Amino acid sequence: MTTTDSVGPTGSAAGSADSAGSASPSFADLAQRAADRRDRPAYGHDALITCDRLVRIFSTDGVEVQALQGLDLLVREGELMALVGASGSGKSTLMNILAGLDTPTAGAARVAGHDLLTMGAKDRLGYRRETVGFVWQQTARNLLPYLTAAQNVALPMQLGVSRKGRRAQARRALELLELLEVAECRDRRPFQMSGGQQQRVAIAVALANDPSVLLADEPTGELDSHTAEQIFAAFRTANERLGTTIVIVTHDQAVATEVRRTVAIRDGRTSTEVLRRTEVDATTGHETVVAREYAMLDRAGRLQLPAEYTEALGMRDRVALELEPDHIGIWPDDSEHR
Ligand SMILES: Nc1ncnc2c1ncn2[C@@H]1O[C@H](COP(=O)(O)OP(=O)(O)OP(=O)(O)O)[C@@H](O)[C@H]1O
Repeated sequence: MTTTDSVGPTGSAAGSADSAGSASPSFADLAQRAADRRDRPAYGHDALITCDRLVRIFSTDGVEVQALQGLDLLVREGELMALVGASGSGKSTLMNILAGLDTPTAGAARVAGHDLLTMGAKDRLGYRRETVGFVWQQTARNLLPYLTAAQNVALPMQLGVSRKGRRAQARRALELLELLEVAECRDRRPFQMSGGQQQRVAIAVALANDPSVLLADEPTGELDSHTAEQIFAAFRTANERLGTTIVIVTHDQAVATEVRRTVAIRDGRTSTEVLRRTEVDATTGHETVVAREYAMLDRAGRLQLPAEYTEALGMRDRVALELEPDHIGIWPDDSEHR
């Protein structure tokens, strides 16, 4: 790169875009462009969960904490995905918003057609009872201690809008306990069950009203790795057999690598995403899981680079960009050596 023409994002490619733009478009061209923009489907139109530039600011004692700083996330119906991120990155804040327990400061959040910003108190209650189910890390938070497993599972059905008769409730409670392989616990109270059994019953409770989305915040955080595996298998069963869309916040690397999609949150924004797919060797039939990491590009063109990449190359403040035919090159700031 010896000429200033070819350096950086305002180099040749941007130049050619400019020259295309300077060929004074006709009124018809402008009208067509406006129509194309108008007809373009809205962001997340086909997603079950849409978070669009979501912001949540907490103010305590005059100090503001920006827990979510313009977070974008789309989750399709039927997905089973994991959210990971360092402590304080905003995962629980996001889950509380999606669960309808907290309201965002700005941005947009929609789940199964419900607008989480404008929803009134009555709709919010209905949303929490029917549209979302949640499983928390603390087993004690998920179940009522004085009810048996079957009674705990039946309770949300009694509170739900589409109330079933007592018999139908008991039948569904047992079906769910069987699906999650804890039918033997039906008449036991939480203190008579292991931590893993309690979490599986908790999943059954969360599924009682057949929600569109199941949210789980560190559901295996208090369990050993073997039990955690069983809990994860229970989520997979719910996803595959009932078609429930599931979002799991986890620190557990094993869980994070079990799902097809893992989204990382950093500083209140989605930063990277790992997608996994199974490849089958045509000759041996042997299956391997191939994982590929992607960075998230928001609609303003902002990209958050993984810290380990920028630190490895000492990138700070300013980087050099170059548009190539099939990729964009990013280099450490070299302006002082020129
Ligand atoms: N109610 C609140 N009041 C003030 N600040 C809050 C509140 N809830 C969260 N925060 C702050 O918002 C930021 C994000 O917190 P959050 O709990 O969402 O992170 P997290 O990724 O879930 O962390 P962890 O993995 O430790 O649970 C943190 O700086 C936290 O201190």
